[in-house]
Amino acid sequence: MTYFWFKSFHIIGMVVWFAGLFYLVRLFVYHAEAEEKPEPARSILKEQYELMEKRLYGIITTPGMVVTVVMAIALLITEPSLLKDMWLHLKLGLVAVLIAYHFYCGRIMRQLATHKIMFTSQQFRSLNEVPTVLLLVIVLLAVFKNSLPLNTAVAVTGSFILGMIIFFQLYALHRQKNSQQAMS
Ligand code: HEM
Repeated sequence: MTYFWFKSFHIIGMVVWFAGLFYLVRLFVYHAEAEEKPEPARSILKEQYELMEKRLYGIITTPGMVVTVVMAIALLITEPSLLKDMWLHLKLGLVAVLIAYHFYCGRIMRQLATHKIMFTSQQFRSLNEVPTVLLLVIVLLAVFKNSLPLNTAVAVTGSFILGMIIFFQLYALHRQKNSQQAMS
């Protein structure tokens, strides 16, 4: 029974963590776009995004990560035989990438606060797809475990990435067309 409690909070923590990561990088997109606005809008918007990012990272995203990891450790202490499973080893590798991504976002946030914008809004949009791909593969591994059909998983992930690339190209074209129409 305790195991199910840990698993439930592991999943809840992971939903909170991802909600925070997705929204944080979306705020980076708006933050970068604010740079193109005239004053005083630019300063007001940037100050507001900075505050929102700081609170989101500190109050939602990082606690979400901590709950996910602590509950995962509790699951493994309750069921240590899982540590022998191949799917878990693969999952841990991907979670390490996800944790590195989390701290990288924290670094970007601090740089934005010092008015250093290293990426365009379009690049931030693409960056936001990194956790999407990780989410897909980690959940597939957690659900299918050792019986994950590798060929299908690679095909599903590949099609997903391709679909996202096509969607973003079309969206960029659509935005470009709209801004040209607005100017004429
Ligand atoms: C510290 C890293 C993590 C470890 C050690 C870990 C470990 C585990 C373990 C031991 C289970 C229980 C498996 C079972 O009962 O059969 C589990 C379930 C699950 N984990 Fe994780 N996990 C980690 C991070 C994550 C992350 C980042 C996600 C989401 C992207 C995630 C998604 C899930 C899901 C959806 C389940 C439920 C699977 C099911 O019951 O079918 N985990 N995890």
